[in-house]
Amino acid sequence: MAATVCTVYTAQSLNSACSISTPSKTHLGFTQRDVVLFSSSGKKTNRRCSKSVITCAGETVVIGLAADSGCGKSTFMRRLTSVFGGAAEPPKGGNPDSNTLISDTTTVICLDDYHSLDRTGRKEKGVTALDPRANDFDLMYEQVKAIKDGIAVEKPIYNHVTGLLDPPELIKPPKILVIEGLHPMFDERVRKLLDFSIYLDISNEVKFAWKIQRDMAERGHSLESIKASIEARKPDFDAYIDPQKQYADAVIEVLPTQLIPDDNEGKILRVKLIMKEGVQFFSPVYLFDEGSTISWIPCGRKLTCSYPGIKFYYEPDTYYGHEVSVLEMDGQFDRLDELIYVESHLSNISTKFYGEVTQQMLKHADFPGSNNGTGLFQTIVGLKIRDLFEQVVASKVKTPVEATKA
Ligand SMILES: Nc1ncnc2c1ncn2[C@@H]1O[C@H](COP(=O)(O)OP(=O)(O)OP(=O)(O)O)[C@@H](O)[C@H]1O
Ligand SMILES: O=C(CO)[C@H](O)[C@H](O)COP(=O)(O)O
Repeated sequence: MAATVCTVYTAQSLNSACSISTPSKTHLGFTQRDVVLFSSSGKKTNRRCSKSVITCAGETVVIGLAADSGCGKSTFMRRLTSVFGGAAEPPKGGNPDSNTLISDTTTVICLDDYHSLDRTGRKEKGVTALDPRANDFDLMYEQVKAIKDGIAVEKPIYNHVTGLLDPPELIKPPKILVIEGLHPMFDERVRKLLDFSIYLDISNEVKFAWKIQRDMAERGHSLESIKASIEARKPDFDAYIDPQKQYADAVIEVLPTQLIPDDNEGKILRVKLIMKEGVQFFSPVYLFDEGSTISWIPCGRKLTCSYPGIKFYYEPDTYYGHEVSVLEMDGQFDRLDELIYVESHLSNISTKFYGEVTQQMLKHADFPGSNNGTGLFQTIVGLKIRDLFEQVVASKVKTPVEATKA
């Protein structure tokens, strides 16, 4: 990426504000509370409201991933980071309960780290973690903006083991920053920093089935406590989390199957990939013919399907007043190696070689959702994000002078 000259203003004490006196490509003009800013070289600025000019590494591409707890964000992140190669790991030598995952290209931060109230604080005030009053959106905005501008920050850590706010950790600007959690698109200022946004929309029935599977089987919770926790969160989920999907560039919607009448097992899923038209550096995936309405049952000689089979559907539509393309898959694969047959009928999937989607799916066959549309669409969105990132980089390389001048 082209180097960018940044003018950085920092304030050291609570309530002291730094103002911007000269126009600059990137700047920080906020009241600093417990945030400490570092230049890209890692050097700490220690004068009160000092002005320094540094050379930043360049702009970080910022991706937002929103979903309720237990809706597959971690699984999606593992698929996404795998597309870029290299393993994603917590910061070396840091807090063992850190929620951050770092790989060569990507840094994934969890927005739970911006909870302003710890577990006891929320209990005392009678608010859930989904309530905006339990989260510090000013700090979230300031820090995501700083990272996007190429400046490292000291980000707080919310410790899910103790329920407390731990001392902060240093986050250096990566090539791609993913902010995942409950509220990446809630605050307009943060939303505007996103180069691409995704919402995982898991229907109540499916969410319940996944929660039971994880919290009952793996964490020993009772059925009653799981039901109670879902019910307790629902009003705030409806008020603060769900409305974010209207802002997402891509929504992965997970619903019960329509292939089995009155199915109540919740094992076979109907998954929709809703892709906004007109998003810069993002061209929606299509099946056979762009803009047509197509229903496709691929089962037969080239794809083995057991009951109830597989059905794809593709159509242009509108979603919260936006033009979208919708690709839907109902059912599940029997043999993942045969996915290549489906892949070869999809266009705009941003693969680098024939069969890359199938290869990725086979590589992570043990991840939840690998035999259905959740895994398939998460993999495709991962490839689209890689493509978007490469286009952003290419657009900056074309105009290095403009990038430093602005
Ligand atoms: N595509 C899927 N198909 C089936 N089950 C799934 C799928 N994705 C997630 N799950 C189930 O949901 C559980 C939670 O998934 P995951 O840890 O990825 O979600 P999360 O949103 O990161 O959760 P949290 O925010 O609570 O950490 C998994 O253990 C699994 O049981
Ligand atoms: O909705 C959540 C996002 O993951 C958590 O419930 C929230 O972060 C609070 O965490 P904990 O339950 O560990 O106190």
